[in-house]
Amino acid sequence: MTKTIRIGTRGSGLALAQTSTIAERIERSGQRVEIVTISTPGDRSSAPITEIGVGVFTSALREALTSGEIDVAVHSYKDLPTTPEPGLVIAGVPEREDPRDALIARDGLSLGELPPGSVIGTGSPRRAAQLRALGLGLEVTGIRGNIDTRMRKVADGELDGVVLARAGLARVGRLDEITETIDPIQMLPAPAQGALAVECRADDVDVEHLIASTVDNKATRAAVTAERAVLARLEAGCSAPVGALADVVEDLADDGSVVERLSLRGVAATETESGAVDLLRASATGELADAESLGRELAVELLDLGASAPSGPGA
Ligand SMILES: NCc1[nH]cc(CCC(=O)O)c1CC(=O)O
Repeated sequence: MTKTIRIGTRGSGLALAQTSTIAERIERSGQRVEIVTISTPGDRSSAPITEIGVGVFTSALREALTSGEIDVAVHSYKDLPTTPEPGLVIAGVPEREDPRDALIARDGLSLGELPPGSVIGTGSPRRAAQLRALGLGLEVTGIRGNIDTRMRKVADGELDGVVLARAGLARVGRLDEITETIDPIQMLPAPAQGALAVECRADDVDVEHLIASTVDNKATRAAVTAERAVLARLEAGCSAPVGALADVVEDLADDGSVVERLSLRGVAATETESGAVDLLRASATGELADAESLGRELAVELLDLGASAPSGPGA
């Protein structure tokens, strides 16, 4: 393509870091690109994410894409609402970073080493429910702000620890401050955590092909599709207490050849009659090509176990 492709991004350090990796990959194909920073209401508000709602970070980018101000938008996949956006297509899902959550605690402490009563900051109902369910007597308090702001609260002694996505810390070069990478058995990440969605206009076929050929990863796309199908079927928003993780595992086919399969786990938090939080869990395996139905079936299993379908953000 002779025209320069404009790639839109949010202005946070995290967003700029992840967009520049995508821009570099597209440039390596010989295509000229330009990075355009778009300010979003999610960046300007300090209200809890559970109040300002799903899509705060992504809708301004999508508007810029639809209006033609930019040609490509790079999103953190887990921040995208589960409903598809008319006229837009996710043309590329690059290989995902480590999807796990990570603890950054004072004095290098791990979860098991934090004394009961320690205060952990997170704005995520999913992380809060799973932290409480560990039975370690940890207190959970809501926080917001970018990665730097959250981590400073630990350095300043305001909190004993915070939980963040390991992928975000990798992208801003702060992996060395993690005091424990949390095993998914203890905390399942948000659906699509650690993955990016590279979006363009559905009628912009040349750009769609360019992105598909430069950044798309089939295994990541299948994994993320299964995880997001769990969320969509539970009709939950990005701040709902739902975790899902699909690992791509190797299996032996009947003829002895090695095939890749998805191993999907899901968790949903529910409130018991006494007001305590209960975690419901389900797991399933299936073929990459059946990612969507695998996710939906797992969600149905969670619903059968008693997961409610939350009606809005923060439920
Ligand atoms: N909701 C905020 C958000 N959206 C994307 C990331 C970075 C990790 C990722 O891309 O999944 C984060 C920060 C976090 O959860 O710690």
